Amino acid sequence: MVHNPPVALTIAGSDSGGGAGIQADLRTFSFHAVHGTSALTCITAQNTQGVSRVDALAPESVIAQIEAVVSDIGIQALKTGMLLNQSIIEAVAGYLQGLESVDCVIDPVMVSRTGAQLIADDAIAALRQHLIPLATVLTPNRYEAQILSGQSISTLDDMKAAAQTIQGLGANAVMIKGGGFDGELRGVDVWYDGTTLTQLTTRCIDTTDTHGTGCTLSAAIAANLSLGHSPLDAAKHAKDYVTKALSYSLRIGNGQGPVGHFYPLLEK
Ligand SMILES: Nc1ncnc2c1ncn2[C@@H]1O[C@H](COP(=O)(O)OP(=O)(O)O)[C@@H](O)[C@H]1O
Ligand SMILES: Cc1ncc(COP(=O)(O)OP(=O)(O)O)c(N)n1
Repeated sequence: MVHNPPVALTIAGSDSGGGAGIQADLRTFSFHAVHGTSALTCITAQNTQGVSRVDALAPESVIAQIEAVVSDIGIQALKTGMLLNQSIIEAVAGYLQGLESVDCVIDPVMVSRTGAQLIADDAIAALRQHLIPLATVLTPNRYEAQILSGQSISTLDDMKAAAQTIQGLGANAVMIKGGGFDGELRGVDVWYDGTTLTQLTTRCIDTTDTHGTGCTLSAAIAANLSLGHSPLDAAKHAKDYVTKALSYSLRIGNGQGPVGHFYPLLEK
């Protein structure tokens, strides 16, 4: 039997602990029966307690990986995760500008839940200027949305106001994620695409094992876009996947464990 599955690409960092980064992204693509490809930007020495070292790849190496995939296999959608520094961001944005008919999910990764800074200070301007305007869907968390909007975000109304400000930076759609709040707002994300301002709500899962939620969500959106869903439907399907993976999160390590990407295998 011949299989010709959709193909998605993750441009992101490696998490040695397996909870976030390309490890989370590739598992998420597999769950959706989408063939996953990858371009590594950096290698983190990381576990459930934090990040102890980061080694960047050369921008030329990142672009060579993307080019190898695009020129032969082809992709329908991609996501970017931890891009780390200005030169990688500028190189990736320059390449993506020349890509046609590929949906881009931009996860503006800046800080991990354990508090580690995952982007150089001078890279945020490059992200804003070069990458955000290419986003089919931009997925900042609460803290990233505060930086990008310049607005403080403590309530649902704050999320809605910030989503409109950030969409004005040139993204097609913005989804501000609620995992950085306390209580029920953790399960609430706000979507704005220039026309529709809405909230995507799921139940709040009572767990501290939430490592990798943001990577998993953006990878699942990319997977659903590659399957042909509209951006808003892709976001809704992705949120369902993250919520289920959170309800099967893994109690491993001494810090924040990762979400359970393989929950369907546990349900059988
Ligand atoms: N405890 C939780 N219960 C339900 N959903 C959650 C919980 N924590 C995070 N999420 C969801 O996970 C997704 C990723 O959000 P977030 O954790 O804020 O991202 P990031 O990892 O980038 O900080 C969002 O859809 C958010 O609502
Ligand atoms: C290599 C790498 N990439 C991205 C992240 C951030 O992951 P995220 O899903 O946003 O979740 P937390 O780190 O906040 O749990 C990372 N830690 N490592």
